[in-house]
Amino acid sequence: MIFEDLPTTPTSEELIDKAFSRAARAGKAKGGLEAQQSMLQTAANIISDNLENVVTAWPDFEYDAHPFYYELADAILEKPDAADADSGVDALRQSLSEVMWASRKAREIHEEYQPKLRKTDIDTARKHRKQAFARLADIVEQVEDDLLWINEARNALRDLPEIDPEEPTIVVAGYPNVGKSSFVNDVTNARGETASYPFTTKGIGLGHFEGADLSAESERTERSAMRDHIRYQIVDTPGLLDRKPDERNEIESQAVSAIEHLADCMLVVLDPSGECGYPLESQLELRDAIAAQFEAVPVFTIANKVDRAEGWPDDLEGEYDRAMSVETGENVERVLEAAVEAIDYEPELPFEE
Ligand SMILES: Nc1nc2c(ncn2[C@@H]2O[C@H](COP(=O)(O)OP(=O)(O)OP(=O)(O)O)[C@@H](O)[C@H]2O)c(=O)[nH]1
Repeated sequence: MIFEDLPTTPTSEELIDKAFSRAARAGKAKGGLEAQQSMLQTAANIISDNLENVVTAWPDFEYDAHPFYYELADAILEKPDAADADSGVDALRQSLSEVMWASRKAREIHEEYQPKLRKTDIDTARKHRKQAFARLADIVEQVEDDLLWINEARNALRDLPEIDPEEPTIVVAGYPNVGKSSFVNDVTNARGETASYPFTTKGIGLGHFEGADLSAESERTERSAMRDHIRYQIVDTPGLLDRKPDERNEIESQAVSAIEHLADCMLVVLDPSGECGYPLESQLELRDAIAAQFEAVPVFTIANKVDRAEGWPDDLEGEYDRAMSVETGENVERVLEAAVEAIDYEPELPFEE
């Protein structure tokens, strides 16, 4: 994950302390004007290099971040006390460019004062060096808030779920208690991976399976054989895709747009028995809203709990693509196969001569 290895960002205080204490040590090793010169050089270099490293540690959002992570970052990054326009990836970029400015400024101060520490008496040199230190400290203090917020952004992004946006992905949606997590656990051997999303209290369910885990021996085709070694990702999104769009807050809506970049196939799970506590009508409305939003990918409507089919309403007719029961296992594989078939993920085969 691209944000995993971001280093901690120093605070302005830590940076000033580090620069000046190293400078003092460098000064002690020498005498006279040379000591003053060495102190200035050490302090300016440490400040300039450390600030530059803060900036270069970040990936380029435009070129290196998958749109899924870009949007997710944009949703998550909330600058404290900032207006809406001042949050998200743009605000982070703004802070990074302030820090880059401070790094350059530190070098300029070095260049400006260096000549003043030559060919002069020691008292004047010391006075200039102190002046330069005051200005260096001032520059670092000017980006104090930027450094703090960059570090917060780093902490928030580092903990993002281990989702690989390049992997073919099936996203599962539907009201609470319709059987989404039972389904995900069932098809991924109940390994029960979960990953935490910063904007919902519920962990998102995440699982993997391989093409080879599907089709029974008797039904194998050339096409299914090609999928054998493909790893698929299946994602359950409680707290996001389990309610109607107008019930989502702004951050949640943005997270859903991020998921649009992730999904290769969408399964909307219904519980027509109504045991989940939501009337079928509402469930179908949610399905329609999701189908509208995810229009770029195949969306299947899956009626779960077919073992409770005697309690299914008549108006379900024609509203779903497949029926299954996670409880009894009926049709579960078929649903998964349909999803995989719809993704029709063609691996890049090695070039054959
Ligand atoms: N009868 C029957 N019950 C099922 C079936 N699938 C799931 N259930 C039950 O339905 C309940 C809800 O299932 P979950 O998998 O937790 O539902 P969910 O949609 O993930 O719910 P949230 O995590 O709240 O979003 C559980 O008690 C399951 O045992 C099924 O096919 N038939």
